[in-house]
Amino acid sequence: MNFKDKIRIIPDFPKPGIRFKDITTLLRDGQALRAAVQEIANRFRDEKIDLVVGPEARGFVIGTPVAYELGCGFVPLRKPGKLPAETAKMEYGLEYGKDALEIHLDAIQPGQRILLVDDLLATGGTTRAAVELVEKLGGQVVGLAFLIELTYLEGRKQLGDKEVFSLVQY
Ligand SMILES: O=P(O)(O)OC[C@H]1O[C@H](OP(=O)(O)OP(=O)(O)O)[C@H](O)[C@@H]1O
Ligand SMILES: Nc1ncnc2[nH]cnc12
Repeated sequence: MNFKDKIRIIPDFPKPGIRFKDITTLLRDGQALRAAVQEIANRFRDEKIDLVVGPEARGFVIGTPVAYELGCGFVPLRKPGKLPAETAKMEYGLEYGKDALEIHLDAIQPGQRILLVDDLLATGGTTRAAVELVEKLGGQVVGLAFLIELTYLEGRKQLGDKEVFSLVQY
């Protein structure tokens, strides 16, 4: 499957100079969605993943079906003020701004093997914040998986020697 053919590029969104990778065109194609989810899940099938963790919002769309495919649970990282129980919070920078993510303090048990899933790796700010939240709770991040990696932003450099898997690179 050529996933690049399924992703639409919108110039100057949400700010001038940003070439936005629009995955809605891939998501609405049933065969492409299934193939993408299965390719990510297949890569981590032998890694004894306990939980998939994904950031709001596009990380939910890809992360939850990957968790379903792996037969494990899904933990959401949410934008501030959305999670109802006690949380930990981490702020981070983005390609086009800054934001923060929160996690429920009881979402992960110490030692659990975690796969982080998001649609796209850009600067790595979101993923780094996600890794820090998981590790703060005692989780072990065994892999990071993305549909898309913007290699020119060198997000991998933020992520140390963690295993990074992406389906499509720009
Ligand atoms: O590597 P980074 O520079 O951190 O950028 C990548 C993040 O940016 C996008 O999310 P966004 O915050 O736009 O939120 P959304 O999923 O709610 O659209 C994307 O879904 C990743 O989570
Ligand atoms: N260029 C981009 N396209 C889509 N989502 C993004 N998130 C961060 N940078 C992005």
